[in-house]
Amino acid sequence: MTKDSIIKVNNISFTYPESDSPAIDNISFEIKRGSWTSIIGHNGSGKSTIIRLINGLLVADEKDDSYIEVDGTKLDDDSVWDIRDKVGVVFQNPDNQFVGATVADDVAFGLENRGVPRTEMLKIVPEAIKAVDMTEYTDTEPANLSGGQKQRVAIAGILAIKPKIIVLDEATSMLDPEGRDKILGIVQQMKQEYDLTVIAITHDIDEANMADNIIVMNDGKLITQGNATKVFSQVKLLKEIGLDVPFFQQVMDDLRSDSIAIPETINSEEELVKYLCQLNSNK
Ligand SMILES: Nc1ncnc2c1ncn2[C@@H]1O[C@H](COP(=O)(O)OP(=O)(O)OP(=O)(O)O)[C@@H](O)[C@H]1O
Repeated sequence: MTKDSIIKVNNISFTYPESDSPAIDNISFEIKRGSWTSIIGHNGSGKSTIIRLINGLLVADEKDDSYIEVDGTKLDDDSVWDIRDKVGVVFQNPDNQFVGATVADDVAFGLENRGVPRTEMLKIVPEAIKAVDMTEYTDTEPANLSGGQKQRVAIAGILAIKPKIIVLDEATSMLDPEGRDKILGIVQQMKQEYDLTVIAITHDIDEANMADNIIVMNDGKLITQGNATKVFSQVKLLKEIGLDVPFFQQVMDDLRSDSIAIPETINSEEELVKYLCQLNSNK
């Protein structure tokens, strides 16, 4: 594992007991400490399964060279609970994630389970609630919150445990655009403040575009990875496996197919428009 990696997945495969084919098929990748990684792929491509393997909810098929390392520790029976504390997962459906009668109770739940002293809890809980901008709802019953607010409380509950890595497993997919942007903004801010590593499973191309690194999965295999420019410029490959690309990447691909040379360095819709305007004015 290189020094700045926080996760290393080495040659991991996994087959569900009731299935004939592997859900994860010989996957290897590293995730850099403090980075934002998006995992994209169509339904059933193995995105959630790889997360369940990383936090030890599932155990990978046994192979000589296969291992998962999180924050310098190899995942095994002895380390699984420590690793679960380091990897906090926010799931898709906010309604399935609540246990407390109030927001504060809910955020305190994970700390209580870990036997954190009450005096310490009284400090950590309000801080975590404040970080997700929910202080005014501290005594509200979670059932009375909007979907976006519920996800913010779920994030606060995870933040309270002080994880090193936060995973959003399609955590914004049930929210309206405003709720989604709010969550992504909060996570972006927390990433800086708490030096968190973020892994976001998403179907949303704009969200994936925000990431430092994108991992593309298909049928349990890692198809390609890299920054947004590298991944989304592979328009044909992504289309083949049924994934969308940002609109400007599609336009650039169409123009290149028409033998119009578009520089590889163009990285956004604005840059493309500027380049095409220049091209037109030079005619
Ligand atoms: N509990 C399970 N038992 C058996 N097979 C499963 C189970 N969970 C997932 N699978 C299968 O494993 C494969 C990968 O599923 P996984 O949920 O990891 O995909 P995904 O990319 O996260 O999909 P989605 O975007 O729909 O959440 C699929 O073929 C799926 O049907």
